Amino acid sequence: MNRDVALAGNDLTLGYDGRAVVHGAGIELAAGRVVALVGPNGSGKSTLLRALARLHTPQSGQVTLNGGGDAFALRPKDFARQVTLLTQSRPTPGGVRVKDVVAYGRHPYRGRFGSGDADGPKHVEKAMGLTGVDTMAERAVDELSGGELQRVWLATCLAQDTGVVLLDEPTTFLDLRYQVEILDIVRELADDHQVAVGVVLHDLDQAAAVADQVVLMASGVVRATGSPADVLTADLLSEVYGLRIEVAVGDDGHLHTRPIGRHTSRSVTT
Ligand SMILES: Nc1ncnc2c1ncn2[C@@H]1O[C@H](COP(=O)(O)OP(=O)(O)OP(=O)(O)O)[C@@H](O)[C@H]1O
Repeated sequence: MNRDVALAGNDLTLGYDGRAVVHGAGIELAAGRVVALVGPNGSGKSTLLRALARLHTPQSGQVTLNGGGDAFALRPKDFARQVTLLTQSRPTPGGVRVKDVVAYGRHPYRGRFGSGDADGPKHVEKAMGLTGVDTMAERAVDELSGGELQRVWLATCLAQDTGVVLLDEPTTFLDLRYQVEILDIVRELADDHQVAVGVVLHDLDQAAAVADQVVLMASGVVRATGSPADVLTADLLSEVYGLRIEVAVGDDGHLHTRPIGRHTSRSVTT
């Protein structure tokens, strides 16, 4: 195994109530690299990400951390110091201030009575600044808009200061400016802090812009893994999404996708 791989899923079969929805999937997240998971609704992206975060127990296969043993064997706090996950939806606590929610990200570092985390305030402040929620530190989270709340949850994950960051659709609910800023943060985490990032994205152009590697899922299997140029091809995307999709390189040097329409025109019988 490549020793730079921070978190890996090997031959993972995952399901609900005994029914497999992900079949033999493999994925590797390495320090300083961004891996984007893309694919149609229901193709298994969130399930795979949740298994990497230990929130979903595999039917078979293994999740390994730092090229070592089974990630499920670690104590919860030890795992939480190394891996964080931004999920699609979380219950919003009532009447709790933004800064207290972000400080919750420090839970793996605290002792039994909330002690022992001298670096905590520094990490909380940094995470709030990065995500732009420092200006709303004293507000109650249940008063925030969907986009503001999304940034608070991201700040909570970043305050956790982990080497692996997993993000499930982090740009959902965000206006254009914050979509771009979140993707910038994702790149910064990898480039400046050597974080291994795994991110589920629906927007293929965003995936092309931010990712070093793209994992394309279809019907619960990894259909292709590789560079954006290798995976985000017109043929592969058209096949997987069941829609004619054109791909071109834009002025910014990144790939841009354009859906055209269905492969086949519907014939009308009388
Ligand atoms: N809690 C659950 N119980 C039963 N089936 C589930 C559950 N969560 C997801 N599934 C099923 O597992 C399959 C994969 O779902 P998953 O959410 O991983 O896909 P996804 O690619 O993330 O989809 P989306 O893009 O819509 O978020 C789907 O068929 C879905 O209906």
